[in-house]
Amino acid sequence: MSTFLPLVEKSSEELVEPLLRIGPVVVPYQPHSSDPLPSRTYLLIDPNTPISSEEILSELDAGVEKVIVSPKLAKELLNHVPAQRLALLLDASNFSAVSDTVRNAVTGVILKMPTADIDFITSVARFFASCTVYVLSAAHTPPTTASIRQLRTVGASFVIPSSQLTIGPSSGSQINISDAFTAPITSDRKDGLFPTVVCDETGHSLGLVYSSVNSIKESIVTGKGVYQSRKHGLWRKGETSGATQDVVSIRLDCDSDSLEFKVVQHGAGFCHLERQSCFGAVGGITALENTLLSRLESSPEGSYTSRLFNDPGLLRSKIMEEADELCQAASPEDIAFEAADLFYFALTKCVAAGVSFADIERSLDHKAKKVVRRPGNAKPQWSASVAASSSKPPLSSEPPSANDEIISMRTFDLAAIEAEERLQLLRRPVLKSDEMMAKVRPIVEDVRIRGDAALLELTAKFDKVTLDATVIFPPFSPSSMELDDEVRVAIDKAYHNIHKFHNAQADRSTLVVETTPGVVCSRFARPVARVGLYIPGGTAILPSTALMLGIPAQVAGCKEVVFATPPRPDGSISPEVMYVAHLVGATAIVKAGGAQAIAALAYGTETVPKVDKLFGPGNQWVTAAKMLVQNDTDALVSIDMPAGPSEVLVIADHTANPAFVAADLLSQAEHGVDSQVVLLAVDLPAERLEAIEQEVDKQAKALPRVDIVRQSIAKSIIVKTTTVDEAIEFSNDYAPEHLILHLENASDRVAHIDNAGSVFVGPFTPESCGDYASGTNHTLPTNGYARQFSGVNTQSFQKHITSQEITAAGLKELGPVVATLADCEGLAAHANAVRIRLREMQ
Ligand SMILES: NC(=O)c1ccc[n+]([C@@H]2O[C@H](COP(=O)([O-])OP(=O)(O)OC[C@H]3O[C@@H](n4cnc5c(N)ncnc54)[C@H](O)[C@@H]3O)[C@@H](O)[C@H]2O)c1
Ligand SMILES: N[C@H](CO)Cc1c[nH]c[nH+]1
Repeated sequence: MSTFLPLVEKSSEELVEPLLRIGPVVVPYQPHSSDPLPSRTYLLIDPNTPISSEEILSELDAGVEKVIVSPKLAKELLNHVPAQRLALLLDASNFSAVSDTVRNAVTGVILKMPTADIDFITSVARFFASCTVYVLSAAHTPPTTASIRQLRTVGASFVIPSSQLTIGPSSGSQINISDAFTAPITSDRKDGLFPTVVCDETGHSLGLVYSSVNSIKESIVTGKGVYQSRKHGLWRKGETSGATQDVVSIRLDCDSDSLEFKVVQHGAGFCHLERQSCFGAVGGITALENTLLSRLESSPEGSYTSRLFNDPGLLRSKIMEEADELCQAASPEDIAFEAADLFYFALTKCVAAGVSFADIERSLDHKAKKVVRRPGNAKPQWSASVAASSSKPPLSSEPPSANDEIISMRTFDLAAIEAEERLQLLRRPVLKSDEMMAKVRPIVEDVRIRGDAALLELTAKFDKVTLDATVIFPPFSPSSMELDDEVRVAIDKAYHNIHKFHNAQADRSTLVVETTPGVVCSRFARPVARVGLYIPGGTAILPSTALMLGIPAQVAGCKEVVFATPPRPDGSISPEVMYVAHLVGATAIVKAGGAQAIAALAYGTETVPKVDKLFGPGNQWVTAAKMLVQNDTDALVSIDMPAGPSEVLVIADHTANPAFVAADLLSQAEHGVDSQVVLLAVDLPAERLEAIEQEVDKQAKALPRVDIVRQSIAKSIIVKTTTVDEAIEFSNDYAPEHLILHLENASDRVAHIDNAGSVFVGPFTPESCGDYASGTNHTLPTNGYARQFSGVNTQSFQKHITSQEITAAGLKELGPVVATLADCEGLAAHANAVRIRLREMQ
């Protein structure tokens, strides 16, 4: 509650600024006036002034804090204006005629009365129990500080016309505004000073100081931070250091014995140690704003923020990207994470434009004052794109979305683009590996430290399944593997083909080479003893991945084969995966998914067996966890490869069937929203390319996972090339996980492929065959890693040991060479191990 409310008349403009530092001001409504109203205004509407409800609402929308109106007008407004924005103007004589409805719809009453009669005011205050009562007396002299104090004891304040206020000394006809403001202050200190909290515009505390009536008076009038030093008298902040302050507001606390100064701090900061705050570093948005401001002032070489300041296009894209990610985030942790990213980029834009966080807060406060509600619908371009990118990936049982927007890829012409743009096209949609690592680390740590208890809790949290135990061991019950005959036969056939191809890959023979007479070197393979196989199960259950990982493990002879896969909502594992586990001889199945499953396999828990090598694809959580644990030497675990979202690159020439091409592209686009598919169109006439695009749109819309496809196709590209060689060169640079050749004489082109996970040759080789049943493995390097990694194969489950045996004659021949090289490296013990034998033989 304000100590008093000033009623500002036209002639008193010089008082407005000091008055606004200590509270709102009452301004009489002037019809047709175009003068801007002060920022904190209570608009007093005389009952005789004509004004409509709509005009009042627009004044409130424009930022007026409260309107003070007659009971009649209040009745018209009460359904449109919140009570805290509405006050009544009443004659003392008729206050009790106010209806209950009106009384409950306001929070303030301005009581006009001849003189301030305290008993009468007390009964009015009781009648309007939930309102602040202000007294506008008809007296020609101002209230005294004593009467201001007295009125406060019954919870009321004076409205004082500005003609009775002054910034000069108080007199019989005028009261100094500081005297009026400080009238109710009491000090419980011996020195009579008032503890004063100083904070910045956003409310962060800068320090604690003391004020006196004199220092307050000077601050109110000058608008500068002035306090009372307990040793040195009046303390004009910054007078010597230059760290001055502009006062934004001064408030009394609830029991009028301390103050809050809100200031704009200049210079090195408030603290004498040249820090912003005496209480140490600030965090959060204020810290971010400070960092951004200092980057703007002097950008360190290579600073990402300065790159953003200098590249509005990049900043714009990042804001859009982060906004989209925030919309997609679902868990409270993800939402906080993505919102923080968005705030960072948004504040970067503001700081670059000279907009402070306090400006943003002012704008928020201003918007909060709007009383006329708008429908709040999104602009057409946004409502359309939001519909196109529904954040929830549908399960396969969900009906296709009814959205009619065309599902299309972006098209580029290799002949028309610069080298830099070609490089961009070779990149995958951005995967934020650093951010994922930060999110995954606590999950992995939790499982490492707390084992099964953490695993069960995380499964309940992320997979919404409460389990008693996580691991199941063979023999698996027949009921857990019950399948349709058709599915069983299909799995058996796929098992046969994959087994046949992977069996042929096994390295079973020993390589023996005599490098020098009497020096025989050999190499032989051994299985990795304990392997962990991750079978994804988030948006689709993938028994095919169980086959692709389980079969080579079985062929290689791994002793422990531990499956991990997310449980279904009822806590069980799909019968298809159970059946494959049985076929490949899995030794345990961990019912867990995501990063927590990877951590359990890497470190082991009370019930989950620890493994030596991890295999399998998965979403970002799985991939990040695999990367994390392989870098922890304590885990002593390796991984198959850095895997990522599925992808395909199709090279198509005039012989390609548009429907086949589209179907192949969509077969990978349906995997997940991060998947990317690429079409290289070799010298295709426009109508041929259009036919492919139409097929993509038509076939996509008929898919149950169309909402996923919309998002992955939006990240996908068509690149027009002139020749097949150009297309193959682009493909080798892109290094796709899957490469499909819809080309004339396709098999002749395979010799030119240098980088790809797996190649599918000719019109009748859909990639799906490799995914399920032809025999090749579908766990393949993505994200360009086909440049240096092979897909999973039998030898991924084997490691090689070398051995050698040297005869005495062989050592006589080789020994001097070894001793010379050891001497050369200064490793005498190495040389000695040879010479000691050579001497023995002499
Ligand atoms: N490259 C290949 O060989 C290949 C093969 C098959 C599948 N894939 C890819 O595997 C991926 C499968 O992903 P998926 O999501 O369907 O299944 P998934 O099993 O990989 O992930 C599901 C798990 O992720 C965890 N998770 C999900 N959201 C989380 C969150 N917000 N916080 C913490 N944990 C969370 C949950 O524990 C859940 O069990 C797809 O990207 C697909 O393209 C790749
Ligand atoms: N295409 C995926 C490999 O990127 C594997 C898969 C599983 N099921 C269907 N396809």
